[in-house]
Amino acid sequence: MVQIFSGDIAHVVADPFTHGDALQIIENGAFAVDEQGTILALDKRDRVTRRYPDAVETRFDGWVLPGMIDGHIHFPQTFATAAHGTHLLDWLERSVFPAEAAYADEDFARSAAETFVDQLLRSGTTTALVFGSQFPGATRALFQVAAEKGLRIISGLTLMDQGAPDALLHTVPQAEKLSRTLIEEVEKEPKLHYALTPRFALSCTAEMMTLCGELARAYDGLYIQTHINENGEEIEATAAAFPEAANYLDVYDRFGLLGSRTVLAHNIHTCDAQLKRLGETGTAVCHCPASNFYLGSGIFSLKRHRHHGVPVLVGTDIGAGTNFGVLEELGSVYKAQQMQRLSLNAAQLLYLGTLAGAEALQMADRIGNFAVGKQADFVVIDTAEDPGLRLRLGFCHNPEDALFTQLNLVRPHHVRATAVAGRLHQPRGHGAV
Ligand SMILES: O=c1[nH]c(=O)c2nc[nH]c2[nH]1
Ligand SMILES: [Zn+2]
Repeated sequence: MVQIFSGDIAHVVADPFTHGDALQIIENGAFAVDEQGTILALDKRDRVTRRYPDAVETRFDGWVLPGMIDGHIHFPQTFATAAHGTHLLDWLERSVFPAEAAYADEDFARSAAETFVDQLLRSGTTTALVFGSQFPGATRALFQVAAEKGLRIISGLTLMDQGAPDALLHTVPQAEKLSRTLIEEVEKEPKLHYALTPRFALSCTAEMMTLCGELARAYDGLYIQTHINENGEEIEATAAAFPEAANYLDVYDRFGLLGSRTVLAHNIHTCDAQLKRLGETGTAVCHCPASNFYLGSGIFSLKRHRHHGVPVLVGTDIGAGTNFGVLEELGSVYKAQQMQRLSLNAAQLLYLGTLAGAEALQMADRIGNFAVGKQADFVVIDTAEDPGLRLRLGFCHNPEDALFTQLNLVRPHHVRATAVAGRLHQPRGHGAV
């Protein structure tokens, strides 16, 4: 059975930082989707309905955008948002490690996974690169719930062998055994992928990072995720722990952890040598502005990363971040760049939340926009029940203006539906028109 989804469609078809015409808006548009969730056609609604007269149509009174792609979020911090701590290291010790220890309980972890996946879908996210729990049962529960509810995730066991309470640590042989088991389980599910997840240099010995490099070489298609250059004290402590490394990035480079399937969160306090190496190796960086503001970490320079050809995507970084959705995070992306005199437009904001994420995660052949042949992952924004925002949008001069305003003001309660591969999640029980 072919399905048709219709509404006011917006997506980017190229990189808008280099292509002025990358934004495509189709008012009263539609796309047709086959049973596998693959897009068959994208056009004005009347043309698509004429071409597929027997299709079942779901019509939305609102904007239909590609599903958001979250490049950095922590599952075991689902219930640790807005917890107090002065800066990164103090916050980790006082608020985060105790919250993460609770995931030893498998019943708790399963219900946390339900909450986590629901929160993402409810916020318009359809793909996420997720720090899993240190506990294999909890990380397995996350993969299972994501598969059941249809969310695309890349995740893996958070690996630490020092610098945290014992309950959160693995020995290197344990880490190897548990990682291999999970990698082999995940390989069987098409929407699930595995990411080796050494937490950051300070929580991993050289032996743990060596293991990550070896596993990355042993299996095809694995991702690697970790943190870098977030906070001054963290950077100083890392330099002291790895005196042989030229800089923070070089710590990871020495263990073979850089490349086009690696995503490093933050990279705020960086230098040209590190940016150059990121560009050379195709390593992506995830910008998480709400987290950076919350922890007082600093302001990320999109301009400098782009100048060095570093792929950049956007993440919520729950629990340091304060919202579950990339859609809402885009307002913080805008403000963080405004502080540095880079004024992003609607196309650039939308790109950062969608196609840029797909490109950085090597998934642009499948997701990121509504090109024919890709998967129908989308989010529907409907402001009908927000009279204030509706009125504001009435003062926009054209659809691009309205999109820009919405990308700055949208909140999860405006998300009417989310779909992954054409499978709809309607979080607030709305029926489509
Ligand atoms: O924002 C962050 N959240 C974390 O949990 C973390 N761990 C190391 N570095 C980190 N940064
Ligand atoms: Zn993080």
